[in-house]
Parts: sequence; structure tokens; C-alpha cells
Amino acid sequence: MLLLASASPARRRLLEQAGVPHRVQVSGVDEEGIQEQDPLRLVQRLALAKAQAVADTLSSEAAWPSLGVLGCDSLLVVEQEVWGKPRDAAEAIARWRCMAGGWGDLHTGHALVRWPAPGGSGAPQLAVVTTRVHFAALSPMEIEAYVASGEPLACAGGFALEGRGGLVVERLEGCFSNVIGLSLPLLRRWLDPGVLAQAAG
Ligand SMILES: Nc1nc2c(ncn2[C@@H]2O[C@H](COP(=O)(O)OP(=O)(O)OP(=O)(O)O)[C@@H](O)[C@H]2O)c(=O)[nH]1
Repeated sequence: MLLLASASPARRRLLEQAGVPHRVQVSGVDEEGIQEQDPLRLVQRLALAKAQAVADTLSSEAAWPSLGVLGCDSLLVVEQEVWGKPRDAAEAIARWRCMAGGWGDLHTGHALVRWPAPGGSGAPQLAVVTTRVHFAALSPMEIEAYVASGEPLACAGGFALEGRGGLVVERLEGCFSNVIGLSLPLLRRWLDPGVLAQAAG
């Protein structure tokens, strides 16, 4: 069992669809409380803070999920601008005016914290995965229509790749699930090989 320390329905869906046994416990971490100039360090620190906050609530080895506690955090970087979820429709429109026809790097930090077994390193597994996203050259009317759908407001970067956002993303360079919020190939490399067999049901 993996414990996902995230409120993200998209991350949960990725694990469900991949057949990874999991449950969810939201970390409640105040992301504003962690300041960091470098976006790669920021997503890594936030992912670890989320995983550690949930791990700290587990009182004994018996309470620990066998596969550990996973925290994630995603940000989009476009021309040195670092963006999380848009605050409102106006901000989403302003961002899309920058993004349309161009590209950005979607960085997702991952942290997997395991029970500190005696003799084990106890160190969390940490990684940031980056996917380059190429955006369609949208007209102002298309931007307004996409933002009016409400979809951009729930997503770092202001688009949902597997939703209407599939209409406005031309191509990716790198891992698709990483864009949605959790890199499944990375998780496979981190987890025991048997998990894939288990996921196969
Ligand atoms: N459905 C979907 N969600 C996306 C996409 N890109 C980013 N997101 C979501 O944007 C959100 C990024 O904000 P985060 O701070 O990383 O996560 P959160 O939603 O606040 O949830 P926590 O992990 O509890 O902090 C996550 O929920 C991601 O799943 C996408 O292409 N599709």
C-alpha cells in the first residue's frame, strides 16, 4: 500500500488507473510557508514537506504503509516565470497570453518517505521530473473560452492535459503523467518490482 500525501484528485486518479494500491491522507502543508527562488528546489522541498508532514502522523511501524508515503508538488516555468495554480480567471488569461504558441517546463517534485527501519538509511527518495510542454497558438477568443471552462484554475500551469487541455497542448517532451502531477515511471523505479505484478491484479 502507498500513502499519497496529496489532495490532488488527478494524482489519485493516476494511481487508481495504474492499479497501484494506495490510500490518501492530505498533508495540509502551507505551501506559502516555504520560500525558494529556484523552482526545482522549491518543488522538491514542498514534496518532501508534504510527505514528511503525513509521515509524522504515523505513530508506529504497524501504522506505516508498506510502500511508503509519497508527496508531490508541481510548478510550470515559462520564460523564468514560476507558476502554480492560477489565482483567478484573469490571471489564467494573462498567463495563457504568454504561453500560447510557446513552451514551458512542468516540474514535479517527488518525495517517498519510508519507515526508518533499523540499519536502513532512512533517507527519503527524492527526485524532480521535468516535462517540456508545447502550447497551441491560441487566439484571444480560444483563450477566453478555455479559461471560461474553469478547468485551468485547478491545475499548476493553468491546463489539464487529460481534459480540455488536450486541445491546447501541441506536444510534450518527456513524461506525460509527470505533467498531471506524478511521474508513474519514476514511481515504478522506486517501488519494488512486485508492485507492478500486484497492480496487474
Ligand atoms: N488534472 C490535471 N491536474 C493537473 C495537471 N497539471 C497540474 N495539475 C494539478 O495541479 C495541482 C498542482 O498543485 P500542487 O500544489 O502540486 O498540488 P495540490 O493540488 O495543491 O495538492 P497537494 O498535493 O495536497 O498540495 C495538482 O493537483 C496537480 O495534479 C494536469 O495536466 N491535469
